[in-house]
Amino acid sequence: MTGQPLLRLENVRWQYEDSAKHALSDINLSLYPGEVVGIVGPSAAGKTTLLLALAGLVPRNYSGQFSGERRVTGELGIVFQDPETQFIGLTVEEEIAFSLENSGQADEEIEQRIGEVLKLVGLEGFALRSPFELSGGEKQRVAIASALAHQPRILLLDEPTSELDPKGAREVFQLLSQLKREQEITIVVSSHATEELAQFCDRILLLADGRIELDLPVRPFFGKVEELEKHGILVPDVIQVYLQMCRTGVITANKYGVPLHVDELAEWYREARISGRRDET
Ligand SMILES: Nc1ncnc2c1ncn2[C@@H]1O[C@H](COP(=O)(O)OP(=O)(O)OP(=O)(O)O)[C@@H](O)[C@H]1O
Repeated sequence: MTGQPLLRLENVRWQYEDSAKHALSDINLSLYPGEVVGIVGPSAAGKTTLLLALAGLVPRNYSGQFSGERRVTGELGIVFQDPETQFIGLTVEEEIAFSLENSGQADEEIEQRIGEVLKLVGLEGFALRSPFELSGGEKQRVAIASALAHQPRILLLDEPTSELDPKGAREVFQLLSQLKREQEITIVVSSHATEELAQFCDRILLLADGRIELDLPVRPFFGKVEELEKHGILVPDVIQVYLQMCRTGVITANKYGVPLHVDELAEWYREARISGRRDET
């Protein structure tokens, strides 16, 4: 990526007060305008802590030892794993209004902004509903709407689909894909849903034991199959099938790397069959 980063962590190390080891070590990370960055890693790798450090909540809201530097330009929004723990409003509209409380905007502007973000997340008509009585996917969309209300340049999401069923998870990733297409916003999302991350991210980080082990564009990242498996990261099915097809000679390895989507693999297979027939004649 070129240009100025919106957010940069330099040589960041962090140890929680009651912990015997560093939760983050030697973190150097830059986030650029408009990119979508995934974070994967085994349990306790430090994914949540890294998002908290990006948001500035570590060290601000926690006790411990911090060293390094954080530089940020522009607003940030953060969405946590379980949105319900964040809700304080009795209605969806109130919930979003709370996030605008300190913005100094007039009531009319706030009302207009609430309408805009509800439209953006596909929850028009939900303004007067209780946020506690929605489906998991809808709750997560309310949390995203609240985070988007003050027009952040960076949206951070910590495992936003881990508590959701497959339908709810799909809804959330569809919304994030739509935000990627339509908004000039940088998105950082930690998740175990590697199938979705493969299709949605520009770049992915592998975090292990508080360190960034890999930081690569999505396709070369998923090409590091052995390293990912060593850390217990689920490699998407489409890549597993592709590798098996290469091993058994059904197709030859593609010069562009591994496929990220089943349509892509189908196309490569079709091309291999056509060129195979050409060779026979
Ligand atoms: N408030 C805290 N106080 C002390 N130690 C903490 C605190 N929060 C996290 N830790 C420790 O920091 C390390 C990183 O935790 P973190 O929650 O960031 O990992 P994670 O990759 O998000 O894990 P998971 O995938 O299980 O959610 C772990 O060893 C954890 O026990």
